[in-house]
Amino acid sequence: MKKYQDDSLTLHTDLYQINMVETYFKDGIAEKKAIFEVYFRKLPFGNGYTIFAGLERVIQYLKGFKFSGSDIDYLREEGGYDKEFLDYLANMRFTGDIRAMKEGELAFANEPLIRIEAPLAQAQIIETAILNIVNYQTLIATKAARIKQVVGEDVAFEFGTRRAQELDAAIWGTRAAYIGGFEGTSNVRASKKFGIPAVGTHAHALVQTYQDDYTAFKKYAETHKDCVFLVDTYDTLRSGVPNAIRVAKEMGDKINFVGIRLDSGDLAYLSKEARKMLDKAGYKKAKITASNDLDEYTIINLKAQGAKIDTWGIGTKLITAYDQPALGAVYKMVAIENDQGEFEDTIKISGNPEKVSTPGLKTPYRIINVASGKSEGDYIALDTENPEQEERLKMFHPVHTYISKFVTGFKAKKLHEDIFVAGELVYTIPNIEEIEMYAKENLTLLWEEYTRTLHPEEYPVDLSQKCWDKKMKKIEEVKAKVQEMID
Ligand SMILES: Nc1ncnc2c1ncn2[C@@H]1O[C@H](COP(=O)(O)OP(=O)(O)OP(=O)(O)O)[C@@H](O)[C@H]1O
Ligand SMILES: O=P(O)(O)OC[C@H]1O[C@H](OP(=O)(O)OP(=O)(O)O)[C@H](O)[C@@H]1O
Ligand SMILES: O=C(O)c1cccnc1
Repeated sequence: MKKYQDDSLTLHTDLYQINMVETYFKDGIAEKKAIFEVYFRKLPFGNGYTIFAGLERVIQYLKGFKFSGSDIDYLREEGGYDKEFLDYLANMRFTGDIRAMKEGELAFANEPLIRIEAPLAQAQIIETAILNIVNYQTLIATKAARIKQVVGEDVAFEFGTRRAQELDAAIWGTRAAYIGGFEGTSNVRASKKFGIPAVGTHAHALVQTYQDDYTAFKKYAETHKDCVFLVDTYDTLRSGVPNAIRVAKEMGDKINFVGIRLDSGDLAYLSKEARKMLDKAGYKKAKITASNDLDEYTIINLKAQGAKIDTWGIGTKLITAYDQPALGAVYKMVAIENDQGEFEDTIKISGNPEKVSTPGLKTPYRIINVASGKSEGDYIALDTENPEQEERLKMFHPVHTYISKFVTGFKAKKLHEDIFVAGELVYTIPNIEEIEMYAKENLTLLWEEYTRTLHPEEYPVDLSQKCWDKKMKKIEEVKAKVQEMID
């Protein structure tokens, strides 16, 4: 096959999308409006919430949405699509409406993170990239928030680039980690691109180059103000820590002796011993950084052992979402324009009640109890309803409907913002610090029962009565139609 220039993201889609679009185009319905929603069905890592991330890149992708000349050449020469269809694709731009949660929003299972209203053809082609972006960034932001929860007031740094699934994952993963609460990254390009603090110590190679701890630390100290010495290359307690202290003493005010890093061995024992040595030498403020395959479980355990670690460097297990490498967000059609130009609900039925999609035009709200400042749950209402104006809401589990409560004295916070209207970007993208702050503030809305890392309570995501009734009606309609076809 001939080689083509890789000059656009528009073919970053699955072939079946293009083939479906070809069908719609030939049938004259490609410009019919359709509404799709992005949502996931199961929270990752057994966590009680996710942190939504990825919107900024979705926006960039949609702004640049256009098949390039080489995309069209490829489709003609390798795909065999005809001229009429290729001309249609070549002229395609994103002209739809997008509503979405803000990045840093808490998101739960079975609620729309993003709602896409666009000509069927466009809506179909963009599915793959949107899911690709949102699934990964939301997953990593959530993993980071889980780890940060355990790290607490200590500092967490992202060190994962070398182990990430290739370049893009490292870059966007570290951005997601920052949104999830990490304080810095070792990836310099990510720092430059996103304005995240770049942080770092030094590697074993420095010590191996000079072949002894003392010389290596001294040479480093002569060339850098801020110094964190990696003390475990030969013998942590007999050589590494004593030589770090020796160099700190010799250099005095010429350096800022930030502390030491431990990267192997028993991190609890070594950190406690190193702490005693640093304190005894008068370096009570020197910090101990630890790294080596850390995750939330090891960190909880190290803390339980009384480890004296102040800064946590976390790589592999964060950036690869080691224990659950994918979030299963899906993209499902909830309505399509009929011949009269009105939206008609669509549904996907499943034997598993959790997998039945919820039809219709709807918006998620967070119901916040004004007295406690805590969230009562999320509430998905039809666009024709406005829970912001209700005095009393009935909230009930959408599958186990007997689980219900009445809520008064609440504020209903709309969870969707307008992002694109008729293809125009109408949203001001916040900066990364604002997004991180927003995530942090959002977490304060949850009772601890939902944020604990082990077996959290299930946070309610309920449908309004009208939304639920509509869903049941649609299920009955579809079942009757299927029965009719069988009979
Ligand atoms: N006190 C501890 N309690 C629980 N887990 C620990 C403790 N100390 C270290 N770990 C974790 O144990 C795992 C393996 O540590 P191990 O001591 O085998 O590494 P190492 O062989 O010393 O390091 P490396 O292979 O990188 O040289 C790592 O994930 C590390 O974070
Ligand atoms: O352990 P992670 O959470 O992925 O954190 C990043 C790791 O990267 C560096 O190790 P390096 O690549 O030098 O290898 P090593 O420590 O495994 O020998 C660093 O010393 C950490 O151990
Ligand atoms: O700066 C560090 O200590 C660092 C950077 C990347 C990976 N591991 C450690």
